[in-house]
Amino acid sequence: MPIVSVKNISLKFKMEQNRANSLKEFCVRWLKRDLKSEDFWALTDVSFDVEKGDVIGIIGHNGAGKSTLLKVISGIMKPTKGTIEAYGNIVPMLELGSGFDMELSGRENIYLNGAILGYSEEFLNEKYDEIVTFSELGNFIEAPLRTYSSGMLARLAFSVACIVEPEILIVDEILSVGDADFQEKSRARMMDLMTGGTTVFFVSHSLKQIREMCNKVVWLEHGKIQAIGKTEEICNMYEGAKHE
Ligand SMILES: Nc1ncnc2c1ncn2[C@@H]1O[C@H](COP(=O)(O)OP(=O)(O)OP(=O)(O)O)[C@@H](O)[C@H]1O
Repeated sequence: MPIVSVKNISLKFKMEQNRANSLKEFCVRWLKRDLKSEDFWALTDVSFDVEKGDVIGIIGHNGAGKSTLLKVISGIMKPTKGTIEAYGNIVPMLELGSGFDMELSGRENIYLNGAILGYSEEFLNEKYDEIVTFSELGNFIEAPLRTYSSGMLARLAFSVACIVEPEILIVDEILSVGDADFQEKSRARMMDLMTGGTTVFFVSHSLKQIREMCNKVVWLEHGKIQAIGKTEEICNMYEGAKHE
């Protein structure tokens, strides 16, 4: 049985054409029926199944719908049509720091973020030292997050998400954040999780990373599946198409 089943997913955004600049203007225009919007389909009829332990790379050009697809799978966005069936706890690492409070310290955010991910205080107490060590934040763990660089935030987010061994991990370009050493460590940790059976969805513009880490690839273009299959085959097709 697939661990994740994406069934005929379509997602529509409403694009406002003549945006109101104030609430008053909005109300006046609404009364005059002068608010125009156009439908934009970011995803159209996307379907595929994922088996436990698969590492799925999602590729495609800018605006193809990759991040939108990850948000739909994570449950952050609701599809306009279609359904997602997922059997396992999903840890999304999408918008970095989205589960963080910038006024709280790193330590407090580990507990906050851990709780959002569904982990008990007891479990987080047990894992706390491991998370801090992995993040390499040292004494900064007691400083408020607003004093962190984006690389430090990424390290904290990655450390919380990965130490807890999720069943389904959703990652958007995270390996491009942080310095080279931390990127290498993150890659190694993801490899560990994958060999331990974690199912991963991974968006990257780096075909090198996709080739190294993924066993299957979904190639999206204009919100539709262009091709899906084994990593090498799809990456070769994608590279070939680029040079046509
Ligand atoms: N909130 C939104 N409202 C309207 N349109 C949106 C919204 N979010 C995304 N889009 C549009 O949906 C399309 C898909 O966006 P998405 O971010 O999923 O693409 P992507 O493949 O991840 O792109 P990139 O490689 O540039 O990150 C784009 O055309 C984008 O402009």
